[in-house]
Amino acid sequence: MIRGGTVVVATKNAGKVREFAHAFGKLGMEVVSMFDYPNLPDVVEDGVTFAENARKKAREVAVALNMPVLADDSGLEVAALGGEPGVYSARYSGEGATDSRNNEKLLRELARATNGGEAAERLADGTKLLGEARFVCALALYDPASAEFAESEGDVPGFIMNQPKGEGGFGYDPLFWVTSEGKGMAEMTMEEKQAISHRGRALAGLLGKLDVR
Ligand SMILES: O=c1nc[nH]c2c1ncn2[C@H]1C[C@H](O)[C@@H](COP(=O)(O)OP(=O)(O)OP(=O)(O)O)O1
Ligand SMILES: [Mg+2]
Repeated sequence: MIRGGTVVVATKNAGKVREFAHAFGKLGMEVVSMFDYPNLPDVVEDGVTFAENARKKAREVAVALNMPVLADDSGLEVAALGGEPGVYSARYSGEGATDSRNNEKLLRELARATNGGEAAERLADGTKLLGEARFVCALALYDPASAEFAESEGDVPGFIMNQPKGEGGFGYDPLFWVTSEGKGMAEMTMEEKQAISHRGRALAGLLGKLDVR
């Protein structure tokens, strides 16, 4: 993974790039992403699990670049939706999906599944906690020289709120309440998020396996 202090991350998600840049920056490493390699073909994310997709993204890009590459496949699992959107989190709202359309669909589906949240618990400010959820992150690092993977997974439990809170983060963060912190995910600083998030936990696990400190 460490080549001249640079980590290649096979992602086109700017939010992930910011978080990895922050985490690896603390270790004195720089991050480059698929924004720096715009001509590489897209990887088709047709795996059934986060881990499968992470391995696919890492291996295809690593083989194309002939160097070690890290990939992240992540998403949101909502209990009342039978674990959806899961591996479909990025494309939940279909063709041309965006974070805001995905969040709108999530609220629509969860309102339907919970009868408008009629039995929902409320936070002090009246925000409804519509249902239990968790974020999951699978990380895979592939080294084409050895043809070996290093992998790690992390998750964080919480609840989906009926209205957004906070300006930070990306993706589904504005709707995700982290009970253990008493805060919305988008209300946290990057440092706070990294300490408790699915991605932070997965990365700590991976660095532990690789003995990077
Ligand atoms: O910390 C997070 N906070 C909020 N939302 C998050 C987070 N982590 C993943 N998510 C959501 C965003 C996207 O809807 C899906 C990831 O999908 P996923 O395919 O792994 O990433 P992506 O397509 O955005 O970029 P790429 O595949 O190039 O890495 O889960
Ligand atoms: Mg993706």
